[in-house]
Amino acid sequence: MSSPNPLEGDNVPQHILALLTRLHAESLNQEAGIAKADYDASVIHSNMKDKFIALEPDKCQFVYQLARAINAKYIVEAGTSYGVSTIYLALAVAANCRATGGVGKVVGTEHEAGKAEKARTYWEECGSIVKDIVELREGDLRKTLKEGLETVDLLLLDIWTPMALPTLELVKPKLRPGAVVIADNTIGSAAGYQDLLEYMRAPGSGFTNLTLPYNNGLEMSVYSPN
Ligand SMILES: C[S@@+](CC[C@H](N)C(=O)[O-])C[C@H]1O[C@@H](n2cnc3c(N)ncnc32)[C@H](O)[C@@H]1O
Repeated sequence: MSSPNPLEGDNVPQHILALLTRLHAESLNQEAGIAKADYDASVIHSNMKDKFIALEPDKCQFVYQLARAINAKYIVEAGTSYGVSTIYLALAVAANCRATGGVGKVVGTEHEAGKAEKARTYWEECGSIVKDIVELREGDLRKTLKEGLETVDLLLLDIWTPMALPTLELVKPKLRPGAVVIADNTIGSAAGYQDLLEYMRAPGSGFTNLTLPYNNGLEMSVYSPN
């Protein structure tokens, strides 16, 4: 029996589920044509200018379910691309606000203007349940995340690995106790993540860490400062 989809359990509208299915298919289709060398740090920016590289559906559903479990209402996403994972995050925030009140936000980040523009059209297609929740910060996240963040419940690191630790350092002062940090591909890209993983796993870092057995590894860290 296949795993149930938590979005269906939360009655996410059919047109959004259909859009997600289409976008994931496009992303996986593109990725099938990308060689390992194309992800090299020296060429990744130019090679991935027009590539989704969306978080896989099972990971997106996990992050959705996690965001629901911790009642996340303020989420930062490092690496938005065409906004696929952002849709899941926004839907989770919207569901949390419906369930327990208040307002919420997903802060997305993307430095490719073309991707940002297209992402906005997908969120528009989803409707207000998504587009009203997302604030997209365009440009280099090392600048755009420097100011104006509220208390963060969840940080998704789905970004080129050299950006991961600088992002965490920027966002960490805003993490609430119990906030969750998710980093993608921490087994597959372990070498690139070395600085991040050493930082988070160091004694006294304030994080407890667990590598989840998704494809290429998905690190789940909980901020538990003393
Ligand atoms: C793996 S993709 C994100 C995929 C997205 N989370 C999804 O699931 O649909 C990483 C994105 O980060 C963007 N990026 C890389 N470095 C960046 C930076 N310094 N500031 C903002 N965006 C950046 C890339 O352009 C790319 O689109």
